[in-house]
Amino acid sequence: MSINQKILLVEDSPSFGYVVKKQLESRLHFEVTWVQSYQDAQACLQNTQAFAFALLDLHLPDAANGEVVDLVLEVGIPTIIFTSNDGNDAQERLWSRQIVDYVFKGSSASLDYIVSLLTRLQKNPTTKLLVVDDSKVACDYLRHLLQIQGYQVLVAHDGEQALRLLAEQGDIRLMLIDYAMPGLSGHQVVSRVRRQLGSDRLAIIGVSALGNHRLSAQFIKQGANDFIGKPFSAEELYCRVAQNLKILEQMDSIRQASYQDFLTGLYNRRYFFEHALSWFEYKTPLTLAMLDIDYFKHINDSYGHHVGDQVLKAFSQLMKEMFPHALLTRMGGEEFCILLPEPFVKTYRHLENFRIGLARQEILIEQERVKITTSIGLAQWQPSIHSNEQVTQDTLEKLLHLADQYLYQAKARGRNCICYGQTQTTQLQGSKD
Ligand SMILES: Nc1nc2c(ncn2[C@@H]2O[C@H](COP(=O)(O)OP(=O)(O)OP(=O)(O)O)[C@@H](O)[C@H]2O)c(=O)[nH]1
Repeated sequence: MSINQKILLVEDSPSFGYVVKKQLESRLHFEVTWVQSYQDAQACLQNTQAFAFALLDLHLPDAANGEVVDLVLEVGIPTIIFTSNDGNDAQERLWSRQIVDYVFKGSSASLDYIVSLLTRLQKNPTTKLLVVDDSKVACDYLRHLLQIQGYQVLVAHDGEQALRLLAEQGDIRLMLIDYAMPGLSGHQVVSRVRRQLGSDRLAIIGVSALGNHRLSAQFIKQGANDFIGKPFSAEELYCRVAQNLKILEQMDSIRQASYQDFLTGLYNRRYFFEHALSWFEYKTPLTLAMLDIDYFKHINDSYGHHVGDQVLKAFSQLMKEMFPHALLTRMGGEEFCILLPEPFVKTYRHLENFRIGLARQEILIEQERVKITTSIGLAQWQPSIHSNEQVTQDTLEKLLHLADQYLYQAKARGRNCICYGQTQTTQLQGSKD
């Protein structure tokens, strides 16, 4: 179970404070400590400093000039400020205090902004960014600003080092890259990165001198998602980085939805056919099982489709628990596939345990005790030791077809059993039990 993060809210307006507290508790499940004065904030910080963030009103009855900001920043809590003043001077004073962000009080959108900001800030400690600039001063400045918002920041001082870090780390989500560097230019690095990583995997923001529109346009043409002109404000940097990460996360969600079966949460056919081949790359034996729930139509007819749905979910959950390292797919209806990089005997034993355990238990759904069994067709793939033959989509389809044939035999034998056989890259051969 995740531990709720604590947030300190210092706000003297009873109505605004109440609404903010309720929103943060109900929408983000924060544990909110709300106080209404400088003195209470001080007492609160003496008792606990384990706040993940602080939301502060600048003007309090007992501290009218933003003193509470220094109080909270002194103990190192990332700070967001409520303000009603949008003058340039006031803004600059705020940013010079190294706050995480500020939020306008009066606007109806401010509550939504606080929620989206805190959602972002909660993710930042696990979000890796790469800053690429040959100037150490520029790198240090960017790293410092980004760390205020809690990001993990890596730094490269030339293009080659950036390419190396991207390849080594594998989970960098956004790169900020300057144009002018010795060796590879920013444009060249972007163009090379894009041969490996699409804009849906890594966001790139080019950094170029303000007013040089050609450089900015070239960054985009080489594959950058965005650009930012130097000199930039902390606020602009934060907005662009957050915006690009948000788009990336939306693309992740779309990709995940397109690969996931909505009912069971398992992978769907599309994912299987696009990714299963990569499991053959390691040239170790693979076992592929096709499973079909027996007489499933009878369950729908007897208990209704909604119970049938719950049975499919329960069956999938049992598979996840029994085969945590397998590629688990709902191929359609009540038919499932398990692909495992394991020797046949081991998988066979696991599947037998799964089949026997399933037949013995009752699945409790809405006071109904439902009993199910499954038939299983099992095929093994052995990498050929005599040839360097390529594994192709055809190999996968043959293996699947073979497992399907054995599943058919298991059904013909009376169901609730396993039939199996074996194949190699170059040929299909098999025998049933
Ligand atoms: N509740 C529910 N039923 C589904 C879903 N997808 C397919 N089905 C039902 O699954 C049933 C499959 O029936 P059949 O193909 O006749 O197979 P069976 O009754 O399992 O019989 P055997 O496979 O021969 O053991 C059909 O009634 C489909 O409507 C689903 O997502 N939810």
